[in-house]
Amino acid sequence: MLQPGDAPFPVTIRRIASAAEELAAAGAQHGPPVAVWRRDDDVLTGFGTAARLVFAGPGRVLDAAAAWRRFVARAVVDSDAPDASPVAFGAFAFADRSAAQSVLLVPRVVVVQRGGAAHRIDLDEVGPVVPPTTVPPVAPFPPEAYERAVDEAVRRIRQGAFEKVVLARHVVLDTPDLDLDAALRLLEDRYRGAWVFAVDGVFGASPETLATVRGGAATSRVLAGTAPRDQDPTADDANRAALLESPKNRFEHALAVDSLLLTLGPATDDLDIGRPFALGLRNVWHLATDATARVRAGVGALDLVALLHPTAAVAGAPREAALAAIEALEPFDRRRYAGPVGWIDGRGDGEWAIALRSAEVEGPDRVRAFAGAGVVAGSDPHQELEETGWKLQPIREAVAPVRAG
Ligand SMILES: C=C(O[C@@H]1C=C(C(=O)O)C=C[C@H]1O)C(=O)O
Repeated sequence: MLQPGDAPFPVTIRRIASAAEELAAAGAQHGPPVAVWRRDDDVLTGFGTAARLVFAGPGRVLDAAAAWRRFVARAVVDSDAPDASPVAFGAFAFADRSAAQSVLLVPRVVVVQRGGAAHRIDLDEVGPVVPPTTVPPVAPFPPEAYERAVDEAVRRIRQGAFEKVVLARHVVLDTPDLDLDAALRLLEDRYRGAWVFAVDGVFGASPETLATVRGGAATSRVLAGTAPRDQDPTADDANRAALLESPKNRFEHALAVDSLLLTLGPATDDLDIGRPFALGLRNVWHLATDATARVRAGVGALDLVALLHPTAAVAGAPREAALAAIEALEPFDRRRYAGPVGWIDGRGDGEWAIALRSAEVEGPDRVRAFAGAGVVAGSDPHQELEETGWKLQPIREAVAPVRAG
């Protein structure tokens, strides 16, 4: 039954012995999952919709954080799992002016598998359940137009307008009878260590952690700077070494690390930023830097997300000039691509990634995949186009029909 906006509602949390059984039971009752969040063996799976809250505009993440606090304050929790609390999944638009809805989704059932233990969270439909809206089609942006945009961005950077801008493109993939579950399983297998997600029609396998918060401890992983993998181990190692030594990639990466320092520094204590290393994924090498910090009392994961988004890894630097350049040079709405995606619990703990290596489901038979690359003064348009191709690979693999043998 739907509850009025401020009425209390019950939430039941029970430890469970067999996640497999509970997943099957919840699926039988509510249909396929509405939200999946997975990294290796830690998995959250949501079924049914208790509430779907929608946000827009420049304040969308902070509005969501406030709405979630109000939602949690109404929950009357009956729990036998000491550290557990209600959970919402979220996917936010990249741009302030996006037509895409930014969403917090509270499932009727969430099965949480973490650190070898599992529990199940149950609530009724408490609402509001705001329906999805149809958004205008994504404007086309063919590869030649992408190269021209990169060329123009390089020209503006050399004139001193800004230092870095991340330009993206998109492709439509035909996916007759898309099996999202199978796509996610393939991503899990091939991209161990990535955040594998499906929230409100956007899915993927992101290697980039925007912010996690757990019991006052925060982490973030900055990626910027990319090189291809090679099947030949010697050539592959040379690619890795060249990436670590490349002034262009080190500069791109340093800008992203600086932006983390600027945004997280004032909001956290004991911020510790590691040294850049080469992170090897199945499709690419990335320059990566890990950071840890302590968050102050009352600061939750979404508060950090609001500060960090959009990072220099997906927008550029300085932020405002880079965003203006994206608006001018990238003629389409990124929707939730490169936006924050993740989950938050009743205490403000949560895990948020940047929705990269991702696609939007546009119908039963097609998805739209997006990928971008950081452009700096030394960028070559064709090279950046090629890089976006490597970054589209995970989604192409995930939706390719499974071949026998
Ligand atoms: C923009 C994307 O990736 C980002 C850009 C990178 C780069 O320019 O080297 C590397 C990792 C990500 O931070 C994407 O995957 O679409």
